[in-house]
Amino acid sequence: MEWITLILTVCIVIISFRLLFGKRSHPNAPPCIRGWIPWFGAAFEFGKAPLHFIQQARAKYGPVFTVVAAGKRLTFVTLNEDFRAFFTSKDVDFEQAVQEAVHNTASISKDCFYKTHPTCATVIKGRLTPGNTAMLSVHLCEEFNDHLENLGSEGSGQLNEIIKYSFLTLIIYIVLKFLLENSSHAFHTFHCNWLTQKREILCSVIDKYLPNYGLLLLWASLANAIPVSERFSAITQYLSMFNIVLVCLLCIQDKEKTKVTLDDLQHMPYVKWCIMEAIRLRAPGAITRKVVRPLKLQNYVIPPGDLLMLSPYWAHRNPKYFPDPEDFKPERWEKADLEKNVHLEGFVAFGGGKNQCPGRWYAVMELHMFVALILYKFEFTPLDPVPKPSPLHLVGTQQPDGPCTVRYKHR
Ligand code: HEM
Repeated sequence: MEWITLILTVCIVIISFRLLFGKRSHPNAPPCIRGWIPWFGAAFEFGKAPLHFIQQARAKYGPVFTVVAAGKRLTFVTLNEDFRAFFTSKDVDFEQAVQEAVHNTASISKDCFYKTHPTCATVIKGRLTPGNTAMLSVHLCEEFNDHLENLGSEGSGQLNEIIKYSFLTLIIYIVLKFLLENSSHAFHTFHCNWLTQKREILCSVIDKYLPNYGLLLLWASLANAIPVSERFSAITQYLSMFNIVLVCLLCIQDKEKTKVTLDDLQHMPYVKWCIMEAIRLRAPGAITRKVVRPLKLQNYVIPPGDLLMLSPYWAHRNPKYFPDPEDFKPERWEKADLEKNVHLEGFVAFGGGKNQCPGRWYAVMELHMFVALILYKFEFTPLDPVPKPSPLHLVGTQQPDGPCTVRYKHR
């Protein structure tokens, strides 16, 4: 008898919750997927494969829909005509949307984040301009060269691991060097001990420069090192193609070549198109803003408190903007004026509005440089077929769904 009472009680609680909270929070709110379990909502279904979930929900509920998951309301906008409101409306807020995630990943308190973020964002933007990025390219090339020597004359392994090994610490180093260049003493200390005491150095630099630089450094090195190195793995899934491209189009006559200048890079537009195409196909699963005042989209009103979500991953699979969207077609970038840093219409991998990624010029330049250098130096043979992207990664970088083993040999 007891268990029947228990089941009945649970049912009554669930029904009461649904009656209390189950109706749309606003008569014009978008369709809502809330699952059966109060608070938890559709978290289980959503969490199993978020990227597939978004696609199926869009097909079923239309271009704007809300998912209730683990106490949060995530409202997805999937029409390009609504992206402008996402990026520029005063009724949405970037800082409020990301604060919790920043706290969870970098233990930066709420107060500290709200206090320092505007200054940090302005400093980063000012430092990572295309002009400054160009100045950094010489150091970057030297450092890449040194690190690539560590790979030895030949070997094999998981592409992700090989790339992370060559890329990760180097990127942190370069970013710190760049950001600290006005403080020669700090940089000198940092530089001398970097190889043996990376962790301690990082902490002491952050301590010393808090609050001006601490958040900045953390943000820049995390935002830079992790996404870029992993994105590069996505790019290098097309390594066989890059090999062909480089060998055929660039005719690698100079086997000893160890320097790649910005001028050299300008003569390799096809490699840049490949990079942009790989970023398009492996773009972030979602970016977010917090709705702070009722927001009108289509015929709906999105209530304050919702997290507004835009999926660059799916936006880049819209055939209106990217015909044959699943195909890796670098040539489509020929139409973009990349020299003037203009991307293709519908491309939102770097977000938009005032919080658009400030590292975008730097990211593309370093990827261009790294791909060119690694292929000057090494010949790669893929041993696995190109893995599909995993549907699991809503936030951050797309990961491959399976192994991607490669063999490499010094040219
Ligand atoms: C392929 C590489 C990269 C991609 C696809 C990427 C993408 C993004 C996206 C989507 C955002 C959020 C924008 C929005 O919500 O509108 C962002 C923010 C940011 N990114 Fe990147 N990023 C990349 C590389 C980098 C690099 C190399 C750096 C720094 C060196 C960097 C620094 C930042 C920072 C600091 C923010 C936060 C901006 C703010 O607080 O206003 N990113 N990035």
